[in-house]
Amino acid sequence: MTSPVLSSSAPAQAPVVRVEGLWSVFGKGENAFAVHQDLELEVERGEMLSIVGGSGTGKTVLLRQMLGLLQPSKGRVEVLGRPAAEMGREGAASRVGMLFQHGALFSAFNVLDNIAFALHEQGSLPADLVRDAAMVKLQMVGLKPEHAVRMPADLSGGMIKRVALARALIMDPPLLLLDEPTAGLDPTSADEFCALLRELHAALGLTLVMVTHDLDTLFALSSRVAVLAEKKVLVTGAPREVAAYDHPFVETFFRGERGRRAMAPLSSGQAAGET
Ligand SMILES: Nc1ncnc2c1ncn2[C@@H]1O[C@H](COP(=O)(O)OP(=O)(O)OP(=O)(O)O)[C@@H](O)[C@H]1O
Repeated sequence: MTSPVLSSSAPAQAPVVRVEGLWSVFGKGENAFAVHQDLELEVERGEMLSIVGGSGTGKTVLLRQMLGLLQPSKGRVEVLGRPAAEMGREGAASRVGMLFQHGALFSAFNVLDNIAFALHEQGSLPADLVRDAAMVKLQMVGLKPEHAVRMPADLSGGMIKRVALARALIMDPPLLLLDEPTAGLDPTSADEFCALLRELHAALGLTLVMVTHDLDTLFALSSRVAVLAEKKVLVTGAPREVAAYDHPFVETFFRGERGRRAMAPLSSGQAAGET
């Protein structure tokens, strides 16, 4: 059964992500439990989609399905027209970039080597070209050439996120997945990081799919929101439409005090995609 769609426009091209009838089941026999049951979701090219839902509703599992790190127990997860689970490691980096919640940098590598990692592993370019490509990405995320030789332990939280973002984009993937992109950042750094993501989204024509609990990030970055509840995508739509949907999770998440505060700027039309 498909979830209610509160707003839609005719897709110009095939979806970047197509999830059809997805079941994600863990455990065996009597201990088996389904996290997703018949979950449906499509993400169109250029969208900025936020996935929200209560704790344990399977948001991270869904990102892992899109990355091809998990196999559907039933159903299909396609990324750019191919089953996500069939992407090889190298293919994955050029198709899907992933920004992990805490950056997940290699602590023994400097900034430049972290950024260059996937390109270096691929082994198709000489070392100086890999270095040049990594320097381009370093500057694209607002870091300076002198940051290239710093070690992760010497970086601020905002800089770690930027390095992780540059690393996710090293192979120019059209799709970027983000797990709690602003977690652990102070409000100013979080706003700056959202602004950077919006710039890169526009400049590179990226499709963004993110999981976030942070309402400021959600309203700054989402053209559409998908709510995960009851093992499926309960509803999708523009942020303010979803915020008005009648469901206990939506009520608490969007219409509690935090939600009302984050939505205040919306009355003056400042949501992502509303200029
Ligand atoms: N590899 C695994 N093996 C067994 N169970 C798993 C595995 N990965 C996830 N789960 C279970 O799947 C459920 C959903 O987990 P998931 O991490 O996707 O939740 P979430 O929506 O991201 O939650 P949160 O907002 O708390 O991070 C949880 O019950 C979790 O314990």
